[in-house]
Amino acid sequence: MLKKHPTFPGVKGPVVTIIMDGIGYSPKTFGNAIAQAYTPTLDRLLATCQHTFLKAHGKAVGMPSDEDMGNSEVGHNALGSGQVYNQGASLVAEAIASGTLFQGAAWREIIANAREHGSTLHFIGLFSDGNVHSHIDHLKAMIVRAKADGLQRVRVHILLDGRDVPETSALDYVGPFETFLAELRKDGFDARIASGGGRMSITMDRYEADWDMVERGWRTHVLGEARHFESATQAIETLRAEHPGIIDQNLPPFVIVQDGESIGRIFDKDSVIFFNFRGDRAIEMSRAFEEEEFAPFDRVRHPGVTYAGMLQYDGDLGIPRRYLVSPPAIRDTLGEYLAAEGITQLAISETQKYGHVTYFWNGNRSGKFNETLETYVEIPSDKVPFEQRPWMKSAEITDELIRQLKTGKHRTARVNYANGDMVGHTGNYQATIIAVETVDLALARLLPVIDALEGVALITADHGNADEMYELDKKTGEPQQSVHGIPKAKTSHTLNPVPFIYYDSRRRAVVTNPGDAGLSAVAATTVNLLGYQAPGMWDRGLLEFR
Ligand SMILES: O=C(O)[C@H](O)COP(=O)(O)O
Ligand SMILES: [Mn+2]
Ligand SMILES: [Mn+2]
Repeated sequence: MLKKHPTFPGVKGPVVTIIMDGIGYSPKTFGNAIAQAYTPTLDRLLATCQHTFLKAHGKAVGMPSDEDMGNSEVGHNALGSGQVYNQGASLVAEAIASGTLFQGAAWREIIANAREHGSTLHFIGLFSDGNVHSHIDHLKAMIVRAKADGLQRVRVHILLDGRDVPETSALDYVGPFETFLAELRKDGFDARIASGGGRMSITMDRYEADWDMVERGWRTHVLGEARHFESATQAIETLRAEHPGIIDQNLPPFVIVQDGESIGRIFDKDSVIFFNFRGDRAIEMSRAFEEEEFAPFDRVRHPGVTYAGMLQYDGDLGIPRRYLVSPPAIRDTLGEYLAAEGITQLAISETQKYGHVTYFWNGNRSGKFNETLETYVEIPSDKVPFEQRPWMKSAEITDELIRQLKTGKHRTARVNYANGDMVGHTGNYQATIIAVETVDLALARLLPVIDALEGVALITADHGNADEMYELDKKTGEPQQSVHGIPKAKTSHTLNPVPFIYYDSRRRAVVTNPGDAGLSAVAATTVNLLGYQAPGMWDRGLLEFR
């Protein structure tokens, strides 16, 4: 239970956390869609409200190093738990370095199964060093170990990134990886890339936004049904030439063949490792492998394989059953404390970010702590490339959020506006400016309602994205120029901090930041505003009450 705050009785109205996904802060204006956008509301807030900037990347959110950008998982975990845990990226790197990954039951079962049947070990996952969902070094370490453990045959199903890494970098990964595999093959070990495709075209759907993506992935990896190529390099070069301007995340699926036959279909008795550590985009394919009865699409053939995820992706639902590394044991979350205290909570977003304000927010659990106290609202997302609809569902989310707040039922609320991030990931600068303006408009509608209810808004973000729309040169920090002198579009997140704006027309507190506060400070801030002290394991809040 929470202890009462010594001096502050709590605000009367709702405490609303507004997460502007992907809206970080950079003092640079060139290539910064937030600086370029017309944002009268954000400008006014920054001019008139108490605010600070929070760390949202690197160690401040549990990533291995400060070179690692933030992402939605680690960002919402920190926001929703008030704590910083060593995250999947860190845990897997450590488990490989110490060898504990290979001593665990899951790895031994994967190996024993393939050895016993002389079958194939398949790896499926995001093929880059983005360290958001996966890291190619983890994949390489496992292949080396599989060979040392006596396996004969490995097949790798590569999901091309271009979203957490530069937008057309696939060959920078494929080339060295082919050399790496060729080296391992010298003494008869048979390891090859078997299939692949862009991560936004196959396999890595999330929150059941588009099962067709997963079905296409299944047909590609398992059934070997996609366009045929001799090699991944040939596939990527051909598909790029046929789709001018296409970026890696959208490349169509392909299957590698030899003598007209797919070299890597997945059969009964094979072993399969999904090597992403992050769960949102790994859950659906894991379900397709594991579930006996499966409704989302017709699998045509459901091979009986020994399947493992890099981590367990959903602790509540136990997906997948077998996993190589235990996920961070995120406990004592804000949601859990509020539920125990009898405080009502509203979580709302559109499909693309729905799990962010529920599953990630609650420490990667899909269930509620208390059915009657918690209301979760999902507004269905459009199924279009988001540069074509940069406003996404922000208006509908705002309509519903306003309606819900006016019922007076919710003491706390959290909302995620996806625009800055989802449109930022397309690399389309013009559309991203519209996306940011959309969020500004939503704030303009929402804040007066919160004010009238005598509530407070905490306006922040989970990491940057729209704040840097051009790749920056690592040495100079200036935008990289392409051959034509045009800056190179950047699709990934940034290392920038995010704003934290305390919107309270009654100005009941002042913002204090010792200088190094991160996203994990927001949970304590929330309970303080409700009139409670934060539990001891949380990082301290950002407000001092007058
Ligand atoms: O999954 C994605 O879309 C990107 O890899 C990361 O974006 P997110 O962390 O904002 O979801
Ligand atoms: Mn995000
Ligand atoms: Mn993102």
